[in-house]
Amino acid sequence: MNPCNVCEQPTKSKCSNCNQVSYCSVQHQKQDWKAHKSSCHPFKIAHNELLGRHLVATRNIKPHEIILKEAPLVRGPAQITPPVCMGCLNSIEPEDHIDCDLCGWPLCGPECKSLEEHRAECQLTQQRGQKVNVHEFNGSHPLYTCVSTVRCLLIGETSPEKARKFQELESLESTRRGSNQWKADLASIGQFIPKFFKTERFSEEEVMKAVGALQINGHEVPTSDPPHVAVFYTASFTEHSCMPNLAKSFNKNGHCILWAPREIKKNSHLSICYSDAMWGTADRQRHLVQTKLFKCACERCADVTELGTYYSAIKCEDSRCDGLMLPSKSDDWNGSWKCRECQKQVQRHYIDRILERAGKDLQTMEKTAENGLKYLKHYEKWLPPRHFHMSEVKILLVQLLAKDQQELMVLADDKLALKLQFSSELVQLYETLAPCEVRTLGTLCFELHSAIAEQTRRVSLETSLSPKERLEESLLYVDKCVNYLQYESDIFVEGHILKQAKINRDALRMVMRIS
Ligand SMILES: C[S@@+](CC[C@H](N)C(=O)[O-])C[C@H]1O[C@@H](n2cnc3c(N)ncnc32)[C@H](O)[C@@H]1O
Repeated sequence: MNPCNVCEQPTKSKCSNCNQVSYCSVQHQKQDWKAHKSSCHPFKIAHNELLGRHLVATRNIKPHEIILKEAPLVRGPAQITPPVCMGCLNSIEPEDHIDCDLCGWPLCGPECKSLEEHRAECQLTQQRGQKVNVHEFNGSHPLYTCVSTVRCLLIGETSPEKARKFQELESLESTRRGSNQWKADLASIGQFIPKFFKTERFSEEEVMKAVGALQINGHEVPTSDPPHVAVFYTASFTEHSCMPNLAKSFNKNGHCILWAPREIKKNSHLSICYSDAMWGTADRQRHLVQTKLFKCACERCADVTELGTYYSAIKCEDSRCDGLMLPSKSDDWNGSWKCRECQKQVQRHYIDRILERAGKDLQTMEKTAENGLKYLKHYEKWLPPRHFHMSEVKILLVQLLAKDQQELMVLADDKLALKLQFSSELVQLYETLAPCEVRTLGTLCFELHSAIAEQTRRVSLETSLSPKERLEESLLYVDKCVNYLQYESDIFVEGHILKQAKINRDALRMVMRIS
């Protein structure tokens, strides 16, 4: 028995959404809803030595359930960015923008000037006594490096509550202090702010703590072009996993949506991926150590085979052996590698040479279907079929082999078969390895559904047999597509795919009812 949140009478009943707060009656629950609403989530914030604060599910979470929708605490331009509008954070054209009449920072129009978010740097620049003058529009602009930090430092000017929340966030300042990144940030932000804005208002420690908090908790938000950075208070407590159980989407206002693609059991830790789940383990781990200052020990990182997919493996150096090479010591991706079949060992620079070449060739390749197929043929000597570079090329190919319905209808039979084979392989691969990469999975499911539907149409043209099973499969993948992309806004390509997928799904359901 716990005390009712309103009258303190002992009761067994709890709010069924969060399972955290007790109420003796529906009336008292209703009475308290206004106060309780903002903290009513199906999780609680827990703490342990390894992770610090983290989120734990307080009840079973159903597939597709949104567990958190949150507005940013603070947002601003990325640290490295070309000039953007200080209101909406979209890129600006040299000939098509205005300068704020108070501070000189570029804006795309008067409506962006009145946005509250611009106030911080606007005020600080006015106090400086000299407007800024941005006239270089090509490439990253050094003046923008400090803007998001300035917004964090002045967050209390618009909301003391937001300032209190920002102060609570982890900055890892003492761990970061002295590192190369810290030294670079000290020069470009910590020492730059007092000098440029002619102010002694902020101590070096205060500025560097804000820089750290932004780095540790910041999310890249793709709702502007280029993407901007934002910090979301509650979402900040979500721990990292390379195989997370939550997907992250953004609505058109840049609010963050965390949701569960699959069921999550009560008492499970809730996680998102801080890195790129489509990268191989060595790259993800390097990125996490550099940016978030910890070594990941998740299920995927602990298994060099990456759940049997051999996503980062290289074919054995000995062409007579058909084994695969992986790090000799499972937790050391920088040491020697060994064939799991013949035990032959190679030094790390042999692996680096192959990966560097394969990566560079992929980066510089003109993205055509023909080049993609050539790439696969060439690198099959070194890379197994599900290697991350091969998979990236297959993703490209799935999209390049018929970019729309018209092209799909005239695609040669052998190319259609390839599109179907690659999309099917990739859906299987990423459902194992990265089930919360919903944008990639949703897009692949759409392509697979269309390829199956097209193949069914061709077979039925030739044989006029009823292709019920193929239609069922096509429906299965278009249903999956809708599920994966259900929270994607129509400002993104994936939002448009979602719209088309819903139309196709309804049409397929209709056809199947008739046949
Ligand atoms: C965005 S914060 C998460 C909240 C943080 N634990 C706190 O107490 O405020 C990110 C930091 O949490 C820690 N962290 C998150 N996930 C982790 C994981 N899987 N393993 C180890 N540390 C992790 C790391 O220190 C990381 O830099």
